[in-house]
Amino acid sequence: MTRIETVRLRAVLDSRGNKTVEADVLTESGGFGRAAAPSGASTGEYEAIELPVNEAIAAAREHAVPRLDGRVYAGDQREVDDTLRAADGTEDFSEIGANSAVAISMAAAKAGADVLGAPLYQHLGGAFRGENFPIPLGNVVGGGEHAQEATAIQEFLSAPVGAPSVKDAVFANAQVHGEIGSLLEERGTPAAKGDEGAWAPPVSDAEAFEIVEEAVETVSDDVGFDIKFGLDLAAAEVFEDGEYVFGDEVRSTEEQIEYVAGLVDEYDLAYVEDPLDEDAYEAFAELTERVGDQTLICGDDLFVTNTERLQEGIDVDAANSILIKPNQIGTLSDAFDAIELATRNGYETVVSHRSGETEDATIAHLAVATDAPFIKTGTVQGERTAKLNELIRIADEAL
Ligand SMILES: O=C(O)[C@@H](CO)OP(=O)(O)O
Ligand SMILES: [Mg+2]
Repeated sequence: MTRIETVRLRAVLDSRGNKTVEADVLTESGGFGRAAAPSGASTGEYEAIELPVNEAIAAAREHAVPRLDGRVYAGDQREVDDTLRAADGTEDFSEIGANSAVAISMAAAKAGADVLGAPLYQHLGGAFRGENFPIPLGNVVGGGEHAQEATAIQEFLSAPVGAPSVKDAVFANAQVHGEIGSLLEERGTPAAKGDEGAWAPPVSDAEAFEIVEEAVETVSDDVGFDIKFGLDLAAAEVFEDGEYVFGDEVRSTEEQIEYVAGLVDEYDLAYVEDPLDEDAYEAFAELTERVGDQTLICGDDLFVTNTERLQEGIDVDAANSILIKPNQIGTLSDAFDAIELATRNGYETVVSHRSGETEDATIAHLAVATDAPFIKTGTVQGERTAKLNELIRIADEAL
């Protein structure tokens, strides 16, 4: 019923104005799915390979499409993804590109859902999925690789941990974003926005902590539930010759651990992503040992949604949560495997967007399907609200 008739690939624009791969999957019974690959700026060294778009499309047309058309069932996600892996023949999708692979993988899932007449989260999660909704972590101030002349820390994330519903949480994050805009204006600090729609003010990290803390407190008082905040330090991007170089602050590994543990205490942080380098399993473990019972220590560049790297982390208690980005590993099946391994080992999962995005809302469905406790997908700006609004629709059963 869900046999694939055709896979079509094209280049479209992403939110940074770069080209990305879009895939259409049509089934013989008339089912249709469309999805586009996102793209990172602060990419981990161990991510699957994103090829230049035209190359990725040409290679996927040559190697993958003939193996899918007329032969594979879109409703059988494992078969689709195994076929993509076999067509590619490498560990890291360097032949057809993880950008082509993930676009096809997600488009096939949507086509499968379309034929079955089920929403995507239902198709992916099945009848026995949980009924929880993820708490959205919303980037409200940022810099690093996502904006110039802004904070050294890549992301300050609003975390509405006490929100009674996903809708309240989404609106609260937008309100925190708005409140920060007002605070910056009061201070006379001109602020552009970064790639993900977060404010990108020319302030020190210390000043950003003050502003974000004030904003989450103000909005928390107004909405009447607890809003904390968290960070993505994207530390691998600033790790040079054994030192962490955050703007003018240069720290050794021990000093970085001390600094981050201090921040967790001082600001009661709900979430800390990539506080240390992408190879620093032991340093991660040291930090997790110190503050892992107070906050989430999340591996993004550390784990790159890869079960082998996650298992290494589990073995040494490197963290207590993992960021899940399907394009880091190339297929939805691989992302599911990482989620399953994480969950079995008591790691929290955070399904995430990339800094370069499209209107594609697959990650909202993936988070609900897998009962992920968190989703990271910005606060404002169309390509971010595409996911947030989809979450609201899923909660409202209005798809
Ligand atoms: O580091 C991250 O977590 C992401 C998303 O916020 O950024 P990028 O997509 O640039 O890797
Ligand atoms: Mg990150």
